[in-house]
Amino acid sequence: MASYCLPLGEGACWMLTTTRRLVVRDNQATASEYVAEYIIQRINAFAPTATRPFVLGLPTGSSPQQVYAILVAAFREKRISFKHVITFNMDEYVGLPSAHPQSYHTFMYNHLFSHIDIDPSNVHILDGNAPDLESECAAYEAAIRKAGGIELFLGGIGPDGHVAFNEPGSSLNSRTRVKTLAYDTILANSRFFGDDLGKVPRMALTVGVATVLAAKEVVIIITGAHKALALQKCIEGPVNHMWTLSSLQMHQHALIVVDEDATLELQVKTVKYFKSIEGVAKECGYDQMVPSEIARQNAERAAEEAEMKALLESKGNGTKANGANGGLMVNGTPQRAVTPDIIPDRMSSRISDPPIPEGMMKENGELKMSNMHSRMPVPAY
Ligand SMILES: N[C@@H]1[C@@H](O)[C@H](O)[C@@H](COP(=O)(O)O)O[C@@H]1O
Repeated sequence: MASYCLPLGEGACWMLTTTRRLVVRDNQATASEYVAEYIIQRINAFAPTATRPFVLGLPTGSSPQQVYAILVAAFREKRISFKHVITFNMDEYVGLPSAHPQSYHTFMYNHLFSHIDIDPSNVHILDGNAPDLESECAAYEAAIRKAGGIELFLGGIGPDGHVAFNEPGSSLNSRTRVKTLAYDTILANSRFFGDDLGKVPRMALTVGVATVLAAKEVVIIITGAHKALALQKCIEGPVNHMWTLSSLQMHQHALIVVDEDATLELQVKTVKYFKSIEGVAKECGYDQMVPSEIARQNAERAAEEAEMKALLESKGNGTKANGANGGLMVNGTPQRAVTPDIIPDRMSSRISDPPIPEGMMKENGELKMSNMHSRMPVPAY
């Protein structure tokens, strides 16, 4: 079992910077509010366009339900748009029809997608009825890569610390794959199937631990006393495949938002530590701040796009900015960013002429001996 973590008492192994945080709120409602507002702020700060969409990873389960309700309300209040947001869901049961009331397709449609302005072609959920499940998983990873990777992955956890369907023992290097569900998960999820264990699917498709960790930022919501042990193992314990969320200790931009009940198994000093750094950050004006590295990357990308837009506009050619999404159109055709032409030159043109050695002269660009005698043919012996 791998163990990479220093004990928290020796300098907070898990949160080495303020961008890896544990935020404690009173209850599920206030924890959900924090998460939803954080996501709204991240998407708005990113200012997504058709050519530069925001890629969001999403979970199902009871934990994110209130988050989705707040996102829907914020959309109605026009505080957020999902027009240029691409989503990838974490998982889906195998063999459950997508229209089944307990499928994750149905869950996402009911709780989020049917209430917001997301383009249905931007929604990605694994197909648990695909004829070839292995290819479905490979194609999902490829689609994430094609979208440019996940900017922010939102998640919840099971009481055994699993993230998505990466249950105890899952490889921390795992990618999207077919997964047989553990008895504990079947038991925990039977509440959605009328407490009938027999009705809970035995298999699922799930993103892997490494798929989650590859996101630029991971935000996890954990509420309730029944998840307190998992939170303790994931934060105070070592990185360990038996508590797969503990792998988040290795992530540079991780945020775990919990309610008071979820902290029951944590050491008092752990809770005090994170509450105190949140207090200090707030004092310094960092509250809800986008991690600086992400903010810097976004600013750089926006500057590059503005430069490219100005360059293309200055060339004329019927080029104009498409006001709707900020993308560039040339004679009605959307343009990709153009790398300026490289104008090749000869290496020699960059080197200044060497001095002409004594006794020599330059004639038609060539060096020759300067006296008549030397220009005579050299006799052969
Ligand atoms: N695959 C999902 C997970 O993604 C989710 O985090 C977990 C916890 O669900 P809940 O939030 O209902 O406790 O349930 C399922 O196993």
